[in-house]
Amino acid sequence: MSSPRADREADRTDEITAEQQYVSMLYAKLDELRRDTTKRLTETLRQTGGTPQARTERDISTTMYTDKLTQLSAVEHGLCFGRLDLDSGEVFHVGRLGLFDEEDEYEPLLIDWRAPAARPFYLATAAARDGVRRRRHLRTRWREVVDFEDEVLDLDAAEQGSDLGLAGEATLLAALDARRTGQMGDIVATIQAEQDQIIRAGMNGVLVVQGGPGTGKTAVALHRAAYLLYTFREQLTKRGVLVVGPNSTFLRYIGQVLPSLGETGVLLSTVGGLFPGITATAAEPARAAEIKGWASMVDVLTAAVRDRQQAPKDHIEVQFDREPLRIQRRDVTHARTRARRSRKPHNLARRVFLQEMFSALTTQVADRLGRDLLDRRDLDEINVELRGDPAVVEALDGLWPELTPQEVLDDLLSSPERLTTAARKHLDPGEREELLREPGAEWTPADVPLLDELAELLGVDDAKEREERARQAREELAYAQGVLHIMEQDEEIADEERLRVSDVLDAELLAERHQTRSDLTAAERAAEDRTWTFGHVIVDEAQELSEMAWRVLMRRCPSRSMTLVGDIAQTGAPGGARSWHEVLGPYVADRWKLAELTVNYRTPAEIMTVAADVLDAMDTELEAPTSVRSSGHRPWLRHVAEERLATELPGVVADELHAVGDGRLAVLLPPERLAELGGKVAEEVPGTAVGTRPDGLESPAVLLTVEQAKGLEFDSVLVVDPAGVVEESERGLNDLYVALTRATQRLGVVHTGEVPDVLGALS
Ligand SMILES: Nc1ncnc2c1ncn2[C@@H]1O[C@H](COP(=O)(O)OP(=O)(O)OP(=O)(O)O)[C@@H](O)[C@H]1O
Repeated sequence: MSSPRADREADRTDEITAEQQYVSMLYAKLDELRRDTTKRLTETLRQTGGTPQARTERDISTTMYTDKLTQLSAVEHGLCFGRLDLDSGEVFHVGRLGLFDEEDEYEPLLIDWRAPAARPFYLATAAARDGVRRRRHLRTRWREVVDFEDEVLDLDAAEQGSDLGLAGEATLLAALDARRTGQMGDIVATIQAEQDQIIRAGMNGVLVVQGGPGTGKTAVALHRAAYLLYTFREQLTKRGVLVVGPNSTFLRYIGQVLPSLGETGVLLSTVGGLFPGITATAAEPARAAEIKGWASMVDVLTAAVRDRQQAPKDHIEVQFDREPLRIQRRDVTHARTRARRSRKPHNLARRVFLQEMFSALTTQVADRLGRDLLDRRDLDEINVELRGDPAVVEALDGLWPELTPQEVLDDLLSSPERLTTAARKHLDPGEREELLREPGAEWTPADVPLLDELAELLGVDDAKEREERARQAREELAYAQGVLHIMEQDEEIADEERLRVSDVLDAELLAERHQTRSDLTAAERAAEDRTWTFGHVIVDEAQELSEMAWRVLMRRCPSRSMTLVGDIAQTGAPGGARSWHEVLGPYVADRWKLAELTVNYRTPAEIMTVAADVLDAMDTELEAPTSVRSSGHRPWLRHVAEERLATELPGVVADELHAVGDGRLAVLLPPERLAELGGKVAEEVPGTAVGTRPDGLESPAVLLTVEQAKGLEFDSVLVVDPAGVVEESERGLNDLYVALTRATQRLGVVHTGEVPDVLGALS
């Protein structure tokens, strides 16, 4: 007779076998779709020549099949991760994309995690079952089902459930305990209810997601992008989604999440990357960057542009028609006033200025020739001659030149006189001094919002090009309507339900694609166009942005369809946010929604206890999030005498690296310590990278400043010189809080002097 335990084991094995059969069937379906799409793509690519219309059709098909193929490749890992058994007897499998049975009236075989039908997988609880009897989490390795976890949603379970109301607790904890790879992964299989509410919130308006460290803000932000693209595909494919992160290391860290969800139409950028044609990566003193972020820089830049609209002290004399011609101060100030009153940007108002000036100069020439003898046509001729006269044009150009943002900013920051004139009322002499630099200096990230602001103040006189573009656009649209019509009549494509042309394209989009390069996504086009406005903007680590940076983002999103995620308690930038009200007030008053995340999925309870003391010491109402698990590793503290730090640190790092096994270690130091000790540690401890080298995060150990580690996580973290971190800036406590909360398993603190009071729990 078999034992009850053996029976349970046998049942479990049977269940796994049954799930395996289903999952294998799904993979077979996926393979079939891939083969089919590859075949169509190859056929399309093989065709050459033909009429322009045939080429357009091919371009569209190529883009469509390539996108499809990218999506089908992305879902290979963990294709199906869940199953719902409903009271009605129905059973659904949930996964990374939707699969249907064409031979059985398109019965769903797999529900896309973003589809409404999948929602109970994330939301149903024993207390609010939403028709769900059982939720099953499948664990797969490659294509093999290795285990499952069942949650039977009945009232008994409601009473036993954990305080945090976690769904699929064992699966979640297994995911959280996994070794980190240096690249963020997706969380589709284990999204929790409070996160799901945010991911699926409506797209309109500004949603702020405030949450402590490790609460999944970044994960939620990225899954929200994928959800919005799925749900509002048509709208967002045209305008694109922008995800803004604090620096390029962070963008590399999160870079794989959206592709793994099959989404490629998202532009990931820092604010510094949003000015096409400019690479703004040079370093500068923190104080200079801070000042550049102040809202008062708008007035400084406005004054700098006005300063380029000159009037002569008395007059300028030029030769015209072999006679002297006087450009009089009186005429210039009059023309300048008219031009400024036009309220147009500088380069567009220039037309008004020139018109006024040429008309004044025409009068002067006419007076000289005897005005009574001249008629309208003569006057027009004089005007035209003046406009074509190089000496006159050059003199007027000097008074109201056509300018680029780069010229104005470079001139402003490298000229004490210009800076004093523009900033006298807004910055004190010490602050102005901070901004001064060599002419032609490389651009820094904090320059970008200034360049963007200047681009607005200056404008581009592109009336002729715009007219031409509008004409072309009209033609392209008419043409595209024709192409679509013909394509829809093409039986082969119209029959292909999954890829019916009109499902994914409309004439406007088609025309846009045809006008530009047909293989560019909206995100790619947006990256090349400063004036592009996005369908939705997501900002991560939003607390770090300066006032000037917010102006750039608001310009990129006039619809204010935005998701801002961050943590006021982690603000490190001196010009960063102290409250969300302060940040958003100027743009949407109090018309924004707040959502909060309260559970910490990263930092184990042992470490969070230490970090919570630091949070308490800050002047904030915010509460530390609750850790979802313990790691069993007690954080440790070690004293090393200042003079021995350089010799002993490599040994401490090597020991910790050994302890963390095949995991990742981060050593976080104040910036000057990094410069002083980084090289030595890297030399003595193999596998150690310093700073934000592109492959740094994938090395077994990496030495970083706290600022560089913002938003990242590691299996183990070593904080060196916590007192130095605290003293570094007025937001030093925030920085220490960030540093302590980067670890998923282990934390060590190495101090040289006194231990800061806030770390009392460690000693
Ligand atoms: N529902 C979940 N299932 C599995 N892992 C999760 C879940 N939510 C968050 N995580 C994991 O927790 C870690 C922290 O998430 P994330 O980096 O998004 O937090 P954060 O709030 O942005 O943190 P910080 O503010 O400290 O940068 C990540 O490894 C993430 O994958």
